[in-house]
Amino acid sequence: MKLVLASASPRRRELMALAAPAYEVCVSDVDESALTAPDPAALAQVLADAKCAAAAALRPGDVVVGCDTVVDVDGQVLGKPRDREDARRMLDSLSGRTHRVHTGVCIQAPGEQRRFCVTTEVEFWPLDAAERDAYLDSGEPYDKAGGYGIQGGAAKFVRGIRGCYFNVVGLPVSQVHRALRSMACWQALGFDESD
Ligand SMILES: Cc1cn([C@H]2C[C@H](O)[C@@H](COP(=O)(O)OP(=O)(O)OP(=O)(O)O)O2)c(=O)[nH]c1=O
Repeated sequence: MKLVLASASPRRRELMALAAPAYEVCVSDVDESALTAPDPAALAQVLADAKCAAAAALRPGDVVVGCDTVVDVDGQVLGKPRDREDARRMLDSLSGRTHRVHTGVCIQAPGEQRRFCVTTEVEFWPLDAAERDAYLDSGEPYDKAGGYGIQGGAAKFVRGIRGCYFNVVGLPVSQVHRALRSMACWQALGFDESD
């Protein structure tokens, strides 16, 4: 039995290494645009469930972790920007305000499952056009939900956060660790209480 992260995201892979002593990666194809949910947190969960299920089908008998991160401004979902104009619109909607970042997590093991969504509140300073446009030029927004990376150039935009920092980057490290450790599969994976 192996622990498997269902993700192509290099950031998520780095964070998973903090949550568990050893794991493998399995990337599967999920059409995220085909899935809907009544609110942003529910959407993050549905997408995480779908990524997990797709990888679990390829890795029967293993323990699969799927995650999805969405940004939520007043109940409106910001996914990854389509282009520069979309990214500009996203940064303008985040400027000078507090938004929420939800990461849905689904862990599927033989005979057991954990599903949960972790939310972090992030407050941005008001952004002026020059700093916003310089950030758009950096190329950083385009592969990230909400069009920014708290771990990169957008660190300068952040006035404060409430909740798990790692959740914003894409994987709520301590919650994933604790969920895995509470499952029967933790020992079957060869890990113990000190891991
Ligand atoms: C808000 C925010 C998001 N992000 C990233 C995390 C996720 O990688 C991405 C959201 O897209 P996701 O669809 O959650 O993940 P992904 O497509 O990058 O990877 P995979 O589906 O293969 O697991 O945005 C940051 O890196 N920093 C941030 O501050």
